[in-house]
Amino acid sequence: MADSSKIAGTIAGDGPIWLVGAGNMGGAMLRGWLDGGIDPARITVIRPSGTPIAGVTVLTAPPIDGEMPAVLVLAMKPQKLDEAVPALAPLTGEGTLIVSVLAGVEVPSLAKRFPQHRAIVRVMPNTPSGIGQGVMLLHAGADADAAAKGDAEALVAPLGLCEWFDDEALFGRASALSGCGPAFLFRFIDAMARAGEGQGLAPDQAARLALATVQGAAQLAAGSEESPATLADRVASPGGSTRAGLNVIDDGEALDRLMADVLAASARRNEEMAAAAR
Ligand SMILES: NC(=O)C1=CN([C@@H]2O[C@H](COP(=O)(O)OP(=O)(O)OC[C@H]3O[C@@H](n4cnc5c(N)ncnc54)[C@H](O)[C@@H]3O)[C@@H](O)[C@H]2O)C=CC1
Ligand SMILES: O=C(O)[C@@H]1CCC=N1
Repeated sequence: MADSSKIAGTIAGDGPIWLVGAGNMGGAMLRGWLDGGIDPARITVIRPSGTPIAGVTVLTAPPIDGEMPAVLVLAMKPQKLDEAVPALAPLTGEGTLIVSVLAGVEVPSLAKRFPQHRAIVRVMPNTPSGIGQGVMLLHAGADADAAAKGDAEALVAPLGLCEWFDDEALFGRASALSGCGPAFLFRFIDAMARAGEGQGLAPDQAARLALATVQGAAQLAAGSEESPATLADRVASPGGSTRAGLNVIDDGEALDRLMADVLAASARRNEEMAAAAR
């Protein structure tokens, strides 16, 4: 999925790209960018630990005497935003595209903290961004023009599927699906493996079978013109063993109800974080 042609050229000119925070998510995005062919000389990672990352400049604090960032990517925890703002905000300007991956922190909350900006674009990535197979939700502030939105999309397109949202509230709710989603699927893989163990499989074998089955099924669905429901029916021979298992999943729409509760809980927490940042 990573397409180096999209990223090797200019994004927001050719000025510095600062990545603030390179933990689970920022680190995955950085890996995706480097694999996607971004010019590493453009990237400065700002992280309190200063732990080096091969190929890019790493600083413990923003450079106060350097060139203004063309892109400022915020990737610390939302709760750390206010700690980071005093050092960052004075260094942004009319030429700085602010890209925030912070869950819940809305554009007006960011604009209040970063009054000098070219545009503010929220991105909700997910961790498969690190292998170029992420999902990138995008939402831009009202003052973002088409060129700024194009630059934001060019930056994240090599990391995965891009989907724009005009409605910021819907963007927040969608993040429960794709931003949090990998965690739910990892739990599902583990649950399948444990169920396999319950049928007598060795733990390592059950884990291998569960992971390969999920990977194969996802790739089959991604490459198929048929819906997942039809693909499920193709596994379930009438009167066979799959149908017996599907009957358990379908009874009382058990899985649908579980996933509805899961996404609702995540979306609620997202809304709480939005309120805290306002
Ligand atoms: N983990 C995920 O799957 C996703 C995370 N996000 C968002 O990404 C952001 C980061 O989350 P994670 O990477 O999971 O957290 P994390 O805790 O793994 O990484 C955050 C990093 O920011 C650093 N940091 C803390 N204060 C800082 C400061 N003042 N300046 C620079 N760096 C600072 C920390 O040292 C840490 O390495 C959050 O805002 C979260 O909402 C969004 C989508 C998915
Ligand atoms: O858990 C979180 O708040 C972030 C947002 C989406 C995934 N991780």
